[in-house]
Amino acid sequence: MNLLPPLSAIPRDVAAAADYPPHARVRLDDNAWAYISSGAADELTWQDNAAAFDRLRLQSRVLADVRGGHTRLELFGQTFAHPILLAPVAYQKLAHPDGELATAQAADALDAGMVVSTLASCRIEHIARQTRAPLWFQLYPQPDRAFTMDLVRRAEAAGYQALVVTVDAPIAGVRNREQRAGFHLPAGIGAVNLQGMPATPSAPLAPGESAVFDRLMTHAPTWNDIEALRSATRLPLILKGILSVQDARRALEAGADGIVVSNHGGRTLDTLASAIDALPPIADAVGDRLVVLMDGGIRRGTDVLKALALGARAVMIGRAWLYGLAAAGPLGVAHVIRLLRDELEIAMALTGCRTLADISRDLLAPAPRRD
Ligand SMILES: Cc1cc2nc3c(=O)[nH]c(=O)nc-3n(C[C@H](O)[C@H](O)[C@H](O)COP(=O)(O)O)c2cc1C
Ligand SMILES: CCCCCCC(=O)C(=O)O
Repeated sequence: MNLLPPLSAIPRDVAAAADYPPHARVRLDDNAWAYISSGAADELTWQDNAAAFDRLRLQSRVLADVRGGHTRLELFGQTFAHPILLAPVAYQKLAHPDGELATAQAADALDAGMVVSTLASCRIEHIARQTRAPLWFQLYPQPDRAFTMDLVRRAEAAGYQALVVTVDAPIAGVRNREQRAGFHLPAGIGAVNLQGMPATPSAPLAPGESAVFDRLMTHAPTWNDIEALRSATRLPLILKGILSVQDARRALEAGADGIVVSNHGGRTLDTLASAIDALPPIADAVGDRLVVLMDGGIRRGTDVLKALALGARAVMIGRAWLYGLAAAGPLGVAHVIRLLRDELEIAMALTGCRTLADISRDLLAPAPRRD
């Protein structure tokens, strides 16, 4: 007997995004759970992403007239109803049989921008036909650069409106929890958009050669690839995975239009700084010349408000909606977006913000003295 509620129902005890993980857990096998829910190595950065938001305190503002307020914004000339975008997530069929098509339906219903991964488990053209939501394409440059450019052309032709190049994961991080679970892609789930990619020949390692420096990193993208992409596409170019002021400035020089301050949800290099801690100096250095987005650790509307207060124009969320997808399909994703948006609006009203333009660093209370 199946005691789980139907996949199209929101569990009764879910009142916040953080209530979804236990409902996702019971629907997923150990293999999928290890991939979806883990971070790199000791998972310190993954945990710190959320903990760093929790350490920040807001400052209320009372008696403000916020009638007629809204959360609309423009990014790269595109209008968004709210600043919460769905981060790129690979292989969404691990979470739900309809994978990215289910997520795209939810993005459509909740007016959320969606970033589709190179490693999507559905074809990017099929996803684009499924939704009227603003779609961006996340690019992992492939060893075959001509094939990579074909992917960009496919995304352009399918109507994707920005190119998000992920720069912080040229090789996989040390994913111990995946290793312990023996993570593998089940039959029928794979990177369908990479089908037909020419194989990259690779000789066995010679004595003294390094698997990292002499194999895995030999095809990794460099700043030259970013400059080449810049001249090859008219789409806004966004670099995802920037954590330092130096790299943010370099992104500007390379012709990027935007960056995502991100540590990949703590999935690549453990003990990196939390994304929200990394954000302020980067926003101060380049925020007037680049569109600065951020992701990592967002589970509450107050987290969104804090990120915008510290200089992000908009945020992306990853696991929060992915747990919703696993627990309740498109309805779960839509519910998570709705919860976060409602919480954001409440937080704006209680801090005296009528629009996103009213959000500033003044909304953060000074850190309490501990001496
Ligand atoms: C299961 C999973 C798969 C991911 N796949 C990708 C991907 O294909 N490309 C990418 O740029 N980022 C990927 N990410 C990272 C997210 O885009 C995002 O940076 C991260 O999830 C944000 O942190 P959060 O999960 O705490 O919101 C993935 C994250 C998760 C959890
Ligand atoms: C070589 C990097 C593999 C990353 C796979 C997808 C991703 O971004 C993630 O799992 O996180």
